[in-house]
Amino acid sequence: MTRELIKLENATKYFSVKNNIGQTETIVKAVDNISLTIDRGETLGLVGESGSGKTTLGRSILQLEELDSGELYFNGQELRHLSKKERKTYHKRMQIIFQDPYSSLNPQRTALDQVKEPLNLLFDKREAEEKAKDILKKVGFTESDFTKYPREFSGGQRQRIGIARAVAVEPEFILCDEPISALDVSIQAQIINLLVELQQDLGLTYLFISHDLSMVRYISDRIAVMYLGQIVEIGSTEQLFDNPQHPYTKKLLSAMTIADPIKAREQQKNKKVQPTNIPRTKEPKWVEVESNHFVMV
Ligand SMILES: Nc1ncnc2c1ncn2[C@@H]1O[C@H](COP(=O)(O)OP(=O)(O)OP(=O)(O)O)[C@@H](O)[C@H]1O
Repeated sequence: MTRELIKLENATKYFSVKNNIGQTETIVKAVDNISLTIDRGETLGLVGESGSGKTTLGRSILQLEELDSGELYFNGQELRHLSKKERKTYHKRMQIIFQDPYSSLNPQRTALDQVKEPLNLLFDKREAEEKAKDILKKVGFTESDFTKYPREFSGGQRQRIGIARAVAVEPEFILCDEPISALDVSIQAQIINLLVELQQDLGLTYLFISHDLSMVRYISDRIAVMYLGQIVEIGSTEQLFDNPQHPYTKKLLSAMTIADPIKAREQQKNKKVQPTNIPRTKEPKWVEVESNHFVMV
Protein backbone atom coordinates (compact mmCIF):
# COMPACT_ATOMS: atom_id res chain seq x y z
CA MET A 1 0.00 0.00 0.00
CA THR A 2 1.47 3.34 -1.04
CA ARG A 3 1.04 6.63 0.84
CA GLU A 4 0.08 8.26 -2.44
CA LEU A 5 -3.21 6.82 -3.61
CA ILE A 6 -3.32 8.86 -6.82
CA LYS A 7 -0.37 10.15 -8.78
CA LEU A 8 -0.46 11.99 -12.09
CA GLU A 9 2.67 12.69 -14.08
CA ASN A 10 2.62 15.14 -16.99
CA ALA A 11 -1.04 14.42 -17.64
CA THR A 12 -2.43 16.04 -20.76
CA LYS A 13 -5.89 16.10 -22.28
CA TYR A 14 -6.72 18.35 -25.22
CA PHE A 15 -10.05 18.67 -26.97
CA SER A 16 -10.34 19.76 -30.56
CA VAL A 17 -13.40 21.89 -31.08
CA LYS A 18 -14.85 21.85 -34.58
CA ASN A 19 -16.76 24.63 -36.31
CA ASN A 20 -20.16 23.98 -37.91
CA ILE A 21 -18.71 22.67 -41.18
CA GLY A 22 -16.71 20.06 -39.30
CA GLN A 23 -13.26 21.68 -39.47
CA THR A 24 -11.12 21.73 -36.33
CA GLU A 25 -11.24 25.31 -35.16
CA THR A 26 -9.39 25.39 -31.88
CA ILE A 27 -7.59 23.11 -29.48
CA VAL A 28 -8.73 23.42 -25.87
CA LYS A 29 -5.97 22.47 -23.44
CA ALA A 30 -8.31 21.19 -20.72
CA VAL A 31 -5.51 19.39 -18.83
CA ASP A 32 -2.12 20.77 -19.72
CA ASN A 33 0.86 18.83 -18.39
CA ILE A 34 -0.36 18.32 -14.82
CA SER A 35 1.60 16.41 -12.18
CA LEU A 36 0.12 15.95 -8.72
CA THR A 37 -0.41 13.43 -5.95
CA ILE A 38 -3.33 12.74 -3.64
CA ASP A 39 -2.43 10.97 -0.42
CA ARG A 40 -4.49 8.15 1.01
CA GLY A 41 -7.16 9.53 3.35
CA GLU A 42 -6.73 13.16 2.37
CA THR A 43 -9.09 15.60 0.72
CA LEU A 44 -7.60 17.59 -2.09
CA GLY A 45 -9.74 20.60 -2.98
CA LEU A 46 -9.70 21.69 -6.62
CA VAL A 47 -10.69 25.25 -7.44
CA GLY A 48 -10.57 27.49 -10.48
CA GLU A 49 -12.98 29.36 -12.68
CA SER A 50 -15.46 27.70 -14.99
CA GLY A 51 -13.73 26.01 -17.94
CA SER A 52 -10.32 25.80 -16.24
CA GLY A 53 -10.38 22.00 -16.57
CA LYS A 54 -11.34 20.75 -13.09
CA THR A 55 -13.95 18.24 -14.23
CA THR A 56 -11.77 16.97 -17.06
CA LEU A 57 -8.91 16.42 -14.61
CA GLY A 58 -11.20 14.55 -12.20
CA ARG A 59 -12.77 12.45 -14.93
CA SER A 60 -9.32 11.61 -16.29
CA ILE A 61 -8.33 10.18 -12.91
CA LEU A 62 -11.44 7.98 -13.00
CA GLN A 63 -10.59 7.09 -16.60
CA LEU A 64 -13.92 8.45 -17.78
CA GLU A 65 -11.76 10.58 -20.05
CA GLU A 66 -8.76 9.05 -21.79
CA LEU A 67 -5.62 11.14 -21.25
CA ASP A 68 -3.67 12.01 -24.41
CA SER A 69 -0.36 11.54 -22.62
CA GLY A 70 1.20 11.24 -19.18
CA GLU A 71 0.98 8.65 -16.44
CA LEU A 72 -1.82 7.86 -14.01
CA TYR A 73 -0.96 5.76 -10.96
CA PHE A 74 -3.43 4.25 -8.48
CA ASN A 75 -1.83 2.79 -5.37
CA GLY A 76 1.50 2.66 -7.23
CA GLN A 77 0.10 0.88 -10.28
CA GLU A 78 0.25 2.72 -13.60
CA LEU A 79 -3.21 2.37 -15.16
CA ARG A 80 -2.96 3.80 -18.65
CA HIS A 81 -0.84 0.97 -19.98
CA LEU A 82 -2.95 -1.84 -18.54
CA SER A 83 -5.28 -3.88 -20.72
CA LYS A 84 -8.98 -2.96 -20.63
CA LYS A 85 -9.69 -6.07 -18.57
CA GLU A 86 -6.99 -5.26 -16.01
CA ARG A 87 -8.19 -1.67 -15.77
CA LYS A 88 -11.74 -2.81 -15.05
CA THR A 89 -10.72 -4.08 -11.62
CA TYR A 90 -9.82 -0.50 -10.69
CA HIS A 91 -13.18 0.96 -11.70
CA LYS A 92 -14.96 -0.02 -8.52
CA ARG A 93 -12.15 1.43 -6.41
CA MET A 94 -12.84 4.93 -7.77
CA GLN A 95 -16.31 6.44 -7.68
CA ILE A 96 -17.96 9.78 -8.41
CA ILE A 97 -20.54 11.94 -6.67
CA PHE A 98 -22.25 14.24 -9.14
CA GLN A 99 -23.43 17.81 -8.88
CA ASP A 100 -27.03 17.10 -9.78
CA PRO A 101 -28.32 14.18 -7.74
CA TYR A 102 -31.61 14.12 -9.65
CA SER A 103 -30.24 13.48 -13.11
CA SER A 104 -27.75 10.93 -11.79
CA LEU A 105 -30.54 8.80 -10.27
CA ASN A 106 -32.90 6.58 -12.24
CA PRO A 107 -36.41 8.03 -11.70
CA GLN A 108 -37.96 4.57 -12.16
CA ARG A 109 -36.03 2.93 -9.33
CA THR A 110 -36.52 3.02 -5.58
CA ALA A 111 -33.81 4.27 -3.23
CA LEU A 112 -32.94 0.69 -2.32
CA ASP A 113 -32.71 -0.42 -5.96
CA GLN A 114 -30.44 2.53 -6.84
CA VAL A 115 -27.93 1.51 -4.19
CA LYS A 116 -28.35 -2.22 -4.80
CA GLU A 117 -27.64 -1.96 -8.52
CA PRO A 118 -23.81 -1.73 -8.37
CA LEU A 119 -23.77 -4.27 -5.52
CA ASN A 120 -25.67 -6.87 -7.55
CA LEU A 121 -22.59 -7.20 -9.76
CA LEU A 122 -20.39 -8.04 -6.77
CA PHE A 123 -22.51 -10.01 -4.31
CA ASP A 124 -25.38 -12.49 -4.30
CA LYS A 125 -28.89 -11.00 -4.16
CA ARG A 126 -29.42 -11.25 -0.40
CA GLU A 127 -26.01 -9.91 0.52
CA ALA A 128 -26.38 -7.02 -1.96
CA GLU A 129 -29.72 -6.10 -0.39
CA GLU A 130 -28.37 -6.23 3.18
CA LYS A 131 -25.39 -4.08 2.25
CA ALA A 132 -27.58 -1.56 0.42
CA LYS A 133 -29.90 -1.28 3.45
CA ASP A 134 -26.93 -0.79 5.81
CA ILE A 135 -25.42 1.96 3.72
CA LEU A 136 -28.78 3.74 3.28
CA LYS A 137 -29.15 3.74 7.07
CA LYS A 138 -25.61 5.01 7.43
CA VAL A 139 -26.42 8.06 5.29
CA GLY A 140 -29.56 8.84 7.32
CA PHE A 141 -32.50 6.91 5.83
CA THR A 142 -35.01 4.73 7.64
CA GLU A 143 -36.66 1.51 6.39
CA SER A 144 -39.76 3.42 5.26
CA ASP A 145 -37.64 5.39 2.76
CA PHE A 146 -36.21 2.33 1.01
CA THR A 147 -39.16 1.85 -1.36
CA LYS A 148 -39.57 5.52 -2.28
CA TYR A 149 -38.67 6.96 -5.69
CA PRO A 150 -36.30 9.91 -6.34
CA ARG A 151 -39.23 12.33 -6.94
CA GLU A 152 -40.42 11.69 -3.38
CA PHE A 153 -37.17 12.99 -1.87
CA SER A 154 -35.74 16.47 -1.39
CA GLY A 155 -32.52 17.55 -3.16
CA GLY A 156 -30.44 16.83 -0.08
CA GLN A 157 -31.97 13.37 0.34
CA ARG A 158 -31.34 12.59 -3.32
CA GLN A 159 -27.73 13.57 -2.88
CA ARG A 160 -27.57 11.19 0.11
CA ILE A 161 -28.76 8.39 -2.20
CA GLY A 162 -26.05 9.37 -4.71
CA ILE A 163 -23.47 9.26 -1.93
CA ALA A 164 -24.78 5.89 -0.69
CA ARG A 165 -24.52 4.51 -4.22
CA ALA A 166 -20.94 5.75 -4.55
CA VAL A 167 -19.70 4.36 -1.22
CA ALA A 168 -21.68 1.08 -1.45
CA VAL A 169 -19.00 -0.67 -3.49
CA GLU A 170 -16.33 0.26 -0.90
CA PRO A 171 -14.20 2.52 -3.10
CA GLU A 172 -10.95 4.06 -1.92
CA PHE A 173 -11.18 7.24 -3.97
CA ILE A 174 -14.19 9.46 -4.65
CA LEU A 175 -14.36 12.38 -7.05
CA CYS A 176 -16.82 14.85 -5.52
CA ASP A 177 -17.67 17.08 -8.49
CA GLU A 178 -19.55 20.11 -7.14
CA PRO A 179 -21.54 17.84 -4.81
CA ILE A 180 -23.34 20.66 -2.99
CA SER A 181 -23.80 23.40 -5.56
CA ALA A 182 -27.28 22.27 -6.60
CA LEU A 183 -28.50 22.16 -2.99
CA ASP A 184 -30.12 24.71 -0.71
CA VAL A 185 -27.56 26.51 1.44
CA SER A 186 -29.26 25.13 4.56
CA ILE A 187 -28.62 21.55 3.37
CA GLN A 188 -25.06 22.04 2.08
CA ALA A 189 -23.39 21.81 5.49
CA GLN A 190 -25.23 18.57 6.28
CA ILE A 191 -23.94 16.96 3.09
CA ILE A 192 -20.41 18.20 3.74
CA ASN A 193 -20.54 16.80 7.26
CA LEU A 194 -21.80 13.48 5.92
CA LEU A 195 -18.85 13.35 3.50
CA VAL A 196 -16.43 14.09 6.35
CA GLU A 197 -18.02 11.42 8.55
CA LEU A 198 -17.87 8.79 5.79
CA GLN A 199 -14.28 9.69 5.07
CA GLN A 200 -13.33 9.09 8.69
CA ASP A 201 -15.32 5.85 8.99
CA LEU A 202 -14.32 4.34 5.65
CA GLY A 203 -10.85 5.85 5.16
CA LEU A 204 -11.85 7.52 1.89
CA THR A 205 -9.73 9.82 -0.25
CA TYR A 206 -11.49 12.73 -1.94
CA LEU A 207 -10.87 15.07 -4.83
CA PHE A 208 -13.33 17.82 -4.02
CA ILE A 209 -14.24 20.22 -6.84
CA SER A 210 -16.18 23.31 -5.87
CA HIS A 211 -16.65 26.99 -6.59
CA ASP A 212 -17.52 27.54 -2.95
CA LEU A 213 -14.18 28.48 -1.46
CA SER A 214 -15.42 28.50 2.12
CA MET A 215 -16.60 24.89 1.76
CA VAL A 216 -13.34 23.94 0.06
CA ARG A 217 -11.46 25.54 2.93
CA TYR A 218 -13.56 23.64 5.47
CA ILE A 219 -13.19 20.19 3.93
CA SER A 220 -9.74 20.17 2.28
CA ASP A 221 -6.36 19.19 3.68
CA ARG A 222 -4.69 20.66 0.59
CA ILE A 223 -5.96 22.77 -2.26
CA ALA A 224 -4.93 22.90 -5.91
CA VAL A 225 -5.72 25.97 -8.00
CA MET A 226 -6.36 25.41 -11.69
CA TYR A 227 -6.10 27.99 -14.43
CA LEU A 228 -6.31 27.28 -18.18
CA GLY A 229 -5.65 23.58 -17.75
CA GLN A 230 -2.69 23.98 -15.41
CA ILE A 231 -2.22 23.71 -11.66
CA VAL A 232 -0.82 27.14 -10.88
CA GLU A 233 -0.59 26.61 -7.13
CA ILE A 234 -0.97 23.70 -4.72
CA GLY A 235 -0.47 23.70 -0.98
CA SER A 236 -1.95 23.07 2.42
CA THR A 237 -5.29 24.78 3.01
CA GLU A 238 -3.74 27.01 5.65
CA GLN A 239 -0.81 27.99 3.46
CA LEU A 240 -3.01 28.73 0.47
CA PHE A 241 -5.44 30.93 2.38
CA ASP A 242 -2.88 32.66 4.60
CA ASN A 243 -0.09 33.12 2.10
CA PRO A 244 -1.24 32.64 -1.50
CA GLN A 245 1.61 32.92 -3.99
CA HIS A 246 0.06 32.99 -7.42
CA PRO A 247 -1.74 36.17 -8.56
CA TYR A 248 -4.66 34.08 -9.80
CA THR A 249 -5.07 32.47 -6.35
CA LYS A 250 -4.97 35.93 -4.78
CA LYS A 251 -7.67 37.03 -7.20
CA LEU A 252 -9.87 34.03 -6.37
CA LEU A 253 -9.49 34.61 -2.66
CA SER A 254 -10.14 38.32 -2.95
CA ALA A 255 -13.37 37.57 -4.83
CA MET A 256 -14.37 35.43 -1.87
CA THR A 257 -13.95 38.29 0.58
CA ILE A 258 -15.21 41.07 -1.67
CA ALA A 259 -18.30 41.45 0.50
CA ASP A 260 -15.97 42.80 3.20
CA PRO A 261 -16.01 46.62 2.61
CA ILE A 262 -12.58 47.19 4.19
CA LYS A 263 -10.97 44.56 1.96
CA ALA A 264 -12.84 45.90 -1.07
CA ARG A 265 -11.48 49.42 -0.47
CA GLU A 266 -7.96 48.07 -0.06
CA GLN A 267 -8.29 46.20 -3.34
CA GLN A 268 -9.42 49.31 -5.16
CA LYS A 269 -6.26 51.05 -4.02
CA ASN A 270 -4.02 48.32 -5.47
CA LYS A 271 -3.04 49.20 -9.00
CA LYS A 272 -3.16 46.55 -11.67
CA VAL A 273 0.18 45.20 -12.81
CA GLN A 274 0.99 46.19 -16.39
CA PRO A 275 3.19 43.78 -18.36
CA THR A 276 5.60 46.56 -19.30
CA ASN A 277 6.34 47.17 -15.62
CA ILE A 278 7.42 43.64 -15.02
CA PRO A 279 11.14 43.01 -15.04
CA ARG A 280 11.96 39.75 -16.77
CA THR A 281 13.63 37.34 -14.43
CA LYS A 282 15.05 33.91 -15.12
CA GLU A 283 12.18 32.31 -13.21
CA PRO A 284 8.92 32.37 -15.18
CA LYS A 285 6.23 34.28 -13.38
CA TRP A 286 2.46 34.62 -13.80
CA VAL A 287 1.04 38.12 -13.95
CA GLU A 288 -2.40 39.55 -14.51
CA VAL A 289 -2.32 41.59 -17.73
CA GLU A 290 -5.97 42.52 -17.72
CA SER A 291 -8.89 41.71 -15.48
CA ASN A 292 -8.89 37.95 -14.88
CA HIS A 293 -6.35 37.19 -17.57
CA PHE A 294 -2.96 35.90 -16.52
CA VAL A 295 0.12 35.28 -18.62
CA MET A 296 3.49 33.71 -17.94
CA VAL A 297 6.33 36.22 -18.35
N1 LIG B 1 -15.95 16.66 -24.48
C1 LIG B 1 -15.47 17.87 -24.72
N2 LIG B 1 -15.27 18.33 -25.97
C2 LIG B 1 -14.75 19.55 -26.21
N3 LIG B 1 -14.37 20.40 -25.25
C3 LIG B 1 -14.55 20.02 -23.98
C4 LIG B 1 -15.09 18.74 -23.64
N4 LIG B 1 -15.12 18.63 -22.27
C5 LIG B 1 -14.63 19.77 -21.79
N5 LIG B 1 -14.28 20.60 -22.80
C6 LIG B 1 -13.67 21.94 -22.68
O1 LIG B 1 -12.54 21.80 -21.83
C7 LIG B 1 -12.42 22.94 -20.98
C8 LIG B 1 -12.40 22.49 -19.54
O2 LIG B 1 -13.71 22.03 -19.19
P1 LIG B 1 -14.06 21.47 -17.75
O3 LIG B 1 -15.51 21.10 -17.74
O4 LIG B 1 -13.09 20.42 -17.39
O5 LIG B 1 -13.83 22.76 -16.85
P2 LIG B 1 -14.30 23.03 -15.34
O6 LIG B 1 -13.21 23.79 -14.70
O7 LIG B 1 -14.73 21.76 -14.71
O8 LIG B 1 -15.58 23.96 -15.57
P3 LIG B 1 -16.88 24.11 -14.63
O9 LIG B 1 -16.41 24.71 -13.35
O10 LIG B 1 -17.76 25.03 -15.42
O11 LIG B 1 -17.47 22.75 -14.47
C9 LIG B 1 -13.59 23.85 -21.33
O12 LIG B 1 -13.15 24.82 -22.25
C10 LIG B 1 -14.60 22.92 -21.96
O13 LIG B 1 -15.41 23.60 -22.87
